Amino acid sequence: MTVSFTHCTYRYKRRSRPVLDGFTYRVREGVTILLGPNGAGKSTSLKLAAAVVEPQAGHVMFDDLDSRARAYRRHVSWMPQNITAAPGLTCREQVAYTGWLKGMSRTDAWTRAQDALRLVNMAEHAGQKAAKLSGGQLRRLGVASALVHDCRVLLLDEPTAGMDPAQRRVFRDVIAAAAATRRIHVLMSTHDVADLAEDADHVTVLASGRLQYDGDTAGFLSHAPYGTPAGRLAEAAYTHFVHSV
Ligand SMILES: Nc1ncnc2c1ncn2[C@@H]1O[C@H](COP(=O)(O)OP(=O)(O)OP(=O)(O)O)[C@@H](O)[C@H]1O
Repeated sequence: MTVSFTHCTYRYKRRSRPVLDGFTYRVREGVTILLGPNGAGKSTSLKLAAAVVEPQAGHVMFDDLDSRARAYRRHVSWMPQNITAAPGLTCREQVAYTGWLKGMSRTDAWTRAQDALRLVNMAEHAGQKAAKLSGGQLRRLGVASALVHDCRVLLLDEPTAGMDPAQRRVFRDVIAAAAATRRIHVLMSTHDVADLAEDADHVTVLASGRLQYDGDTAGFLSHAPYGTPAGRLAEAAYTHFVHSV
């Protein structure tokens, strides 16, 4: 069971050019990274998949549940690009609050909040005010909030922005473990092409609202020109797709 887009059209203003026009796409099992230049429509696609916005034409579905249905949101979790700390709340309270909003009981949300904080190596910050976190810590809090309930599809909008290389490594392991143990489908946008592509199961490249590539990571990397040094394969493959638009 996963999220799929069928002939979706989305525009922010009535007469503006659509960001997505007849977009058809299916989120795969495992970890998929969503790449594309600024303005390609990555955040918009994630918002549609999260049911934060609705398509003006077409459908976004989780199995046979339309994203316009209330029950849809229980199956998906979304971490937005900008995480805000809730004033006055501790990290654990903020994560538990998200769980409660997703329909968990207070007790469950409280217990699971600590588990989620542990997953992102933030357990020792549980009692600290969220407003005092650094940018990278706040993103980890965002990931914990996204993982607090049992979703089937996890949507992460630039989760590693602002993290240092060591935190990014931890983050990749956390996501890989969550994808494997909970069997969730993860779709995350990033500009960290070189850093993440080689760890992901699948790659999707979006440019001007259209799919340029959607397939496994090995197939993606094989588009790097012959002779590209091993450490630059992902970057070279990405350039191939984005420059051919
Ligand atoms: N709230 C909004 N109102 C009007 N236009 C918007 C809004 N949000 C995004 N857009 C426009 O929609 C297009 C796609 O934006 P989107 O944020 O989905 O791209 P993106 O691929 O996530 O970009 P980035 O990599 O810069 O985050 C852009 O042209 C952007 O200017």
